[in-house]
Amino acid sequence: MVMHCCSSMVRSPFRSLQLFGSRDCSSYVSRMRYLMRLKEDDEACRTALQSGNVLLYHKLEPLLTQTQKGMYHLHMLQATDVKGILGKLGKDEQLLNTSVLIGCSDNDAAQFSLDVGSLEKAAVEEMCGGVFVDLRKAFFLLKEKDTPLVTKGQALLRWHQTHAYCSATGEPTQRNQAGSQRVSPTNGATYYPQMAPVVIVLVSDGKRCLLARQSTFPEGMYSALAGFCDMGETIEETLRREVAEEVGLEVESLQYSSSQHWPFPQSSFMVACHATVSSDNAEVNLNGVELEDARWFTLEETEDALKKKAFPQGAKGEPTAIWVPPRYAIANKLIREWAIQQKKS
Ligand SMILES: NC(=O)C1=CN([C@@H]2O[C@H](COP(=O)(O)OP(=O)(O)OC[C@H]3O[C@@H](n4cnc5c(N)ncnc54)[C@H](O)[C@@H]3O)[C@@H](O)[C@H]2O)C=CC1
Ligand SMILES: [Mg+2]
Repeated sequence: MVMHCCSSMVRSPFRSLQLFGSRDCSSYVSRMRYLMRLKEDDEACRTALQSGNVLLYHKLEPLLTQTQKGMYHLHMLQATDVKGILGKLGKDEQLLNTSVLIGCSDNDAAQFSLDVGSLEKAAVEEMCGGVFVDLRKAFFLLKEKDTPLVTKGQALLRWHQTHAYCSATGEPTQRNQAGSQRVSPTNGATYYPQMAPVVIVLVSDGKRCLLARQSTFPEGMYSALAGFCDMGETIEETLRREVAEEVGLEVESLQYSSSQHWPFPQSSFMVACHATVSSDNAEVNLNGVELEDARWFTLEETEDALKKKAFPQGAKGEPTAIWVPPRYAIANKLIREWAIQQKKS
């Protein structure tokens, strides 16, 4: 979609997206319908849990295992194995029922995540032959295809851990078996897992792209501009406001790229876009409260930054090389897309 910010003019309203390759549609539909039923039917969900796969977390760190080739992958356990571990460590099997539903495997097994933070970490690791890893670190170790599930598992567990009470009455809320909602017992208020919508935008003046850094970023890392949507805003309005606020530029047009669930620091729903500003009005006027720096990068400089590994180690006394977020971050995708587009034009 290409949209003009100042009007409702839409140049290309239908952009076809190749969504999921050549997946077997009917089995996809049946899996989605199955998950839907498990969210609505506590009894069916409890039954599915007994024969399901469980991804363990310890204080929100996922359990990974290392293969002989040094690769890491998610360590999915059978629910029966989890019960065995709980029993051996003197924990009530009922802890398994605090699992939350996160998906359905290609073999039609329901998938759950469970936080065993009340157990001794090292003991669980030893019994499972795995290791609990901080999620940011896990992103560097896992294959890209595994990251959405591990992120979802953590995000849902965290939501339950931090939303145990009704915000109107202060009473404890009760979750359904799938963990897809919590209900306040007296006033019936229903709470659903929340994500904060965020727009992330790579601004271009036609020849260069704009990358910025916050003082909290790792040294040398520059990224696309990002900002939370204010209540009542459209994506287009947020994008236009954030670019104006952060770098003092007026966006002329924007194009949707893709989206991503981002777990840090809380769940955000990242909507990634490209935007253009006029090359005649491209002077950056930095908002120093939010950003430490923002600069225009040529194609060559951008490609150099894309080639750098995360956290590059420069020679002593040399300034750290400029690098961009790693591939699992949607900022990286936007920057790669821009570079490809720029080479074509
Ligand atoms: N996946 C990716 O490639 C990238 C993800 N991000 C994520 O985008 C998010 C937003 O980027 P920022 O530049 O920090 O946003 P921002 O430019 O909106 O500034 C953050 C400030 O917005 C306010 N705010 C308003 N609504 C908020 C909410 N729901 N949650 C937290 N703060 C809120 C707070 O005062 C906060 O300090 C961050 O969480 C960051 O982790 C940022 C860049 C790359
Ligand atoms: Mg920002």
